[in-house]
Amino acid sequence: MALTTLYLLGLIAAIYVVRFFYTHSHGASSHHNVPGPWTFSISSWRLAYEDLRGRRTRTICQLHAKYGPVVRIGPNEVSFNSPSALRTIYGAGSGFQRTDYYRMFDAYGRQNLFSFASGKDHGERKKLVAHAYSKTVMLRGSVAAMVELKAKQFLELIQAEPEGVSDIFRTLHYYSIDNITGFLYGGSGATSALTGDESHRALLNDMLDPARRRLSWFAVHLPSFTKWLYSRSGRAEVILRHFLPMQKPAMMTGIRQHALAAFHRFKESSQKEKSSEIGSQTIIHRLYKHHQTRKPDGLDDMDIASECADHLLAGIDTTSDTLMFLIWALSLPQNHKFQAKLIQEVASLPESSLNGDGIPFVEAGDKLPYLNAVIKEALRLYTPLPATEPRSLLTPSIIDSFEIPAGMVVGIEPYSLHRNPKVFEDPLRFNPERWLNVPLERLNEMNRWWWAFSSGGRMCIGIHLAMSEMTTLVAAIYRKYQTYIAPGFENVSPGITSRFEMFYDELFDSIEEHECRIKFQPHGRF
Ligand code: HEM
Repeated sequence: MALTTLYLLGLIAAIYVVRFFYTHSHGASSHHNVPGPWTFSISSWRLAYEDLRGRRTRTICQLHAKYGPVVRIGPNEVSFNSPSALRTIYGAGSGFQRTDYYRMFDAYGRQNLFSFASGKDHGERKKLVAHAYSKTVMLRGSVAAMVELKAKQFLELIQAEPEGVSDIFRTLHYYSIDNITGFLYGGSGATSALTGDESHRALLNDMLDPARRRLSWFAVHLPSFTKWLYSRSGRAEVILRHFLPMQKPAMMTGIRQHALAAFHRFKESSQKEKSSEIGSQTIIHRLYKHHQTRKPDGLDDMDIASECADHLLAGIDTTSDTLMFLIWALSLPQNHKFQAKLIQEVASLPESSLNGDGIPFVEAGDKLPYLNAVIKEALRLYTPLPATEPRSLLTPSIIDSFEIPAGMVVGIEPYSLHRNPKVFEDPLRFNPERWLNVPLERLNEMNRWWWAFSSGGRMCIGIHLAMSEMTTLVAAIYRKYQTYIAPGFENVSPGITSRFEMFYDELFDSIEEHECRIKFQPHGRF
């Protein structure tokens, strides 16, 4: 038995040695010269192990610090860390496609904006909704009015919290889910989590379960096995239940069920309801105009349901996690000086910049320089999607003078770009003022490295919605409140989940995942 195991181990080692020499000697191109630890270059399981430990992004960042802006992180994967590589890989018209990694974002078996690989499929779909996400739509009209209403409801929720202490990890999720569902579905699927609907609040439960990190790992590294595991029924299901990476209902089940029900409600609504003022602005309405009953080769029911579910998932954690870190960072005693300047700026808004409820208009928040610097800094240090955005090209290419063979996976992680100490002085410190009153050349350089929303054709489509949600809420909060770390939460960093990893402020030793307790105290200016 022991001999058989030894024999097997020896065989595996021999395969890896042969593979190592094959890949390093057959390098028809110079990708074999890309520096990096040899353990990573011989097997993709080395990086998968980092994924399992929840350390992928930080490990890659350390490898860049050690080996420079180009690092081999797998037999078929290279990580870059430079604005020039950023342009080559992600620039408009670059031809690089999203990899199969993104197929885990398919919904109801259909691809969508997030998961399409080909530029053609993606471009055709994007055309249908791009205008609805434009900045002009966000700044005025029904979408802006909805965001302002949600900001008002958030303040009312805070006001009702015992002793003004709120777990903003949760309450900000209520804010983002109510905004995105209102924007996507209108009356057919808008949630009311802020105003207390428990069934809508419960939709977030499976998203907030830390086991979703383990499930993401299985879905990416063992996709067929994971599909098989979750599709068992009867006795097999009962036995295998104990081995599931995340208990059912698994990740996003609640959200996806809600998204499907919203689609059916929309489909069954009358023509009059469909084209009512507010309804006609929604994403579901725009997509429905291209339903196959109206257009030859148009979208079918599941295409539309999948597209909306995808935007719904993309628009919850991202916005609320950024807002949470922003408020938490401003509440730290060492950052009260920044908070005071922000309060001064939002307090100086004239009456004409406020709606009837005293909430700053979205358009007014958009123009505030200090507020925008605070958001930009929160997105730098606590970007909610910090990990690699993997891409590949069907033909060979040259990136930062390295020849990259066709099909090789290349990527850049915002986390590493945002922590380059040569570009961002004292990079682990939250300092919104680094974006203000700096020489233009320095500002341009920092902007070249700032990459929270991605870039080019696959840049975040929700950027303007996210920005209007953030500017409006932060302006509304600090017009009324000062914020402090709640008693008992001092010296703790909140932690968020992104893919297989947890992210938090690395200057803190103690981490509380999915919790952030903040005290809101009226400053009495208004
Ligand atoms: C602070 C908030 C947000 C941040 C930082 C953010 C960031 C990003 C990033 C980095 C990507 C590219 C991901 C990749 O290629 O791996 C992306 C794509 C996307 N985001 Fe966002 N996002 C935010 C909010 C939103 C919101 C509110 C929506 C609402 C619908 C949204 C919808 C999408 C969609 C649909 C894509 C895919 C776009 C495409 O491939 O054309 N995002 N986002």
